[in-house]
Amino acid sequence: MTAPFRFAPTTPAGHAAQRRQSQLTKPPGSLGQLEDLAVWLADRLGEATPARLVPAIAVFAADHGVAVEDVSAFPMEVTGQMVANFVAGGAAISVLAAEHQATLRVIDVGVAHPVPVPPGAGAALVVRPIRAGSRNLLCEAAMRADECQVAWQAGAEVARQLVAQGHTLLIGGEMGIANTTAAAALLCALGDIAPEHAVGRGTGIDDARHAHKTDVVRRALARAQAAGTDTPHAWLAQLGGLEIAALAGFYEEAGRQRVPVLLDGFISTVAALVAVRHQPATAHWLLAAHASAEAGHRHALAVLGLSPLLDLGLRLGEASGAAIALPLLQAALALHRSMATFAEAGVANQ
Ligand SMILES: Cc1cc2ncn([C@H]3O[C@H](COP(=O)(O)O)[C@@H](O)[C@H]3O)c2cc1C
Ligand SMILES: O=C(O)c1cccnc1
Repeated sequence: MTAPFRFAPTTPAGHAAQRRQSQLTKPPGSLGQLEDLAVWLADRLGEATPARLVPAIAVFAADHGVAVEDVSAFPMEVTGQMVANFVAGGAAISVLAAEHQATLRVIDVGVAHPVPVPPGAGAALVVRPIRAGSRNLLCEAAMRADECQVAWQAGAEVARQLVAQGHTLLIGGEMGIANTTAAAALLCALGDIAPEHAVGRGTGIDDARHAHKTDVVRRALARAQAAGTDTPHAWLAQLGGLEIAALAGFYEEAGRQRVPVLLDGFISTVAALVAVRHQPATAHWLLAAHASAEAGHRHALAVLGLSPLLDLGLRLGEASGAAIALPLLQAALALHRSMATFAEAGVANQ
């Protein structure tokens, strides 16, 4: 069980939103967490009655050298194949973005086996600091500091562009076979979580492979520790991946631009943890869409002090869980904006 999402306002806009909630034609508190959600959005957007959100989804894709350790149920080739599927409109996130009228950007930050995109389809933006994806984090640093930095900056640049285009809510997503291994290792390092709590089933591995994956994470942590790893960026370079670095840069920049972020699942939340460890002010802008079925996600949310809105047993990634929660945010704001007050409707207030 996770705690319900509750929020006490911190700004004049948030306080005004909370006063408005108490005047709308409903028993106080009867819209539950949707009331907290409207007040949180008003608080963060700096407006007592915010307009409908203009959401954008950026999905970052990259491959992971640690995939050779047999830690995923799927082969590395799937990453590039799914990027083509995102762009062609056939993936879960493509369907959800279209359904909820959200801008979708796909960014290849290190796909090892890219698949040509059919003519006429929207192209995926390509920025590849390492053309074959990150290195095997069990044996060596996943990225050099400069490679990690290029990916981080690519993510930050995407956030800047989306905000400049008028988007008022940013959602990050990822695609990268074996990235639950990298994310678990990072969660252990930055959140002080034991590997047996951080490592999950990812794409659906069996008990034997799960035990092996946990061992891979344990050994990778020991290797990175022995290398004297200290800062969040250094841990990210040791144990992360290019799409995780890009996501962390994306979240940090969203906060710097003062735009709220709706987090997706395990990998996205661990990337947000990296951003928060690097720049603590980022935490102020984060909202958790859902609790993934991936074992480590609840721990990652707890480390960040976040309460997820939904718990649907999702374990897909791609930003899909955040996209599924998006209509809840729009509903909370529509009610907040457009319901009548007791005075307007002539309804007796107690
Ligand atoms: C067809 C397919 C579509 C996906 N979309 C997201 N993921 C998810 O699964 C991967 C992580 O799990 P692991 O660490 O076990 O490889 C990531 O790419 C993630 O986004 C997918 C995985 C597959 C196979
Ligand atoms: O929670 C997630 O984001 C997740 C879980 C399993 C596989 N891929 C992603």
